[in-house]
Amino acid sequence: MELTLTRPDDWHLHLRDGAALAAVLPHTARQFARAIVMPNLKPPVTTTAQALAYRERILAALPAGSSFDPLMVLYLTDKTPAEEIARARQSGVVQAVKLYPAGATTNSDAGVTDLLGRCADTLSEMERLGMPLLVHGEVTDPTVDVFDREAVFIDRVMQPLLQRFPRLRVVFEHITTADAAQFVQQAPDNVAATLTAHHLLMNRNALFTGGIRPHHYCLPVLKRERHREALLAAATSGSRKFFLGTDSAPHAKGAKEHACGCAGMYTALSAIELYAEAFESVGALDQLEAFASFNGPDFYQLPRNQEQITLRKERWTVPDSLPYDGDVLIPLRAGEAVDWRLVTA
Ligand SMILES: NC(=O)N[C@@H](CC(=O)O)C(=O)O
Ligand SMILES: [Zn+2]
Ligand SMILES: [Zn+2]
Repeated sequence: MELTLTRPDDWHLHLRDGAALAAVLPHTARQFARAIVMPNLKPPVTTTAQALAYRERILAALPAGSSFDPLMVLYLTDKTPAEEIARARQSGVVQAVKLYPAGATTNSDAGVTDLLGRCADTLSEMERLGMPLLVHGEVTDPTVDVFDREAVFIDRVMQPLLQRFPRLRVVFEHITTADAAQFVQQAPDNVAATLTAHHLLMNRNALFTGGIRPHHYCLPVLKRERHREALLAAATSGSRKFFLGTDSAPHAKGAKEHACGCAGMYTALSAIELYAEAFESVGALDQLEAFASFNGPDFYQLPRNQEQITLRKERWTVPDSLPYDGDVLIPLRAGEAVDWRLVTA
């Protein structure tokens, strides 16, 4: 069986920088025409000038002949001036601004401490110019259970944000709960969400199968089965509010297999194949193209891609590890089978 789709885009991706960037970029560029590239580098990409320079480093690292187009994002801080938003818009390459609540995830230390208190002028300018805000939606309050941080974020941050800026374009990134799926579904059209392949395929049992599994740890952390089912229902519902964002987040094996392991799963190697598996599991392969190739560009007001890719139902085994910046990278499903294979790229 074969499946031909308009070439997809990845609306949430971590490419890192330097040797790490060079190691992972070809995996994404083989499948996707474009990707929204996350700005959580060290130091973070907080200005348009930094975003333009990062984009040049990505283009320089591309395999010869690739036409992959990196879409850039600014990292919002308590001090991002409102004028930076107009500069970003004028650049033509910065497509969004990212909210990391300070301390919520990898490289979020420079993130926002009080969104409405510190960033109101900047958010107002984003609303005026139609610049999307991409949100890592978890509260950082240590008294909130880690499995509840996304649901609590909806009440404490998302609702007040949209009440104050009702026309702000918001992408609730990598949603992991039925609560977030329902919130996005009932919100107006300026609110959308990305879904990862791993949250569509795994529940929190995958963190503990046969022992602790550091390569299944990411943020927001995997949730219970009923949440996974709700996410898969949202992704395959035909709603235009949900689209593909892998959140592929490479960390070296040594940083994952550690007493205090980093958050992030590396899924870029086989991303579109993993999504095909998830959609097939509920008999919804006919919905994959809209989710992977149409809903994202429509939300971002960018043209849909013209080329196509073909997937074949053919089992293959994911490599045990990949070279990565002097260490190795363990891809999701390492040493295990994936049911679909990208045959023409
Ligand atoms: N998803 C993750 O677990 N990690 C991401 C950061 C993020 O997207 O929150 C990373 O940069 O490693
Ligand atoms: Zn995140
Ligand atoms: Zn991410």
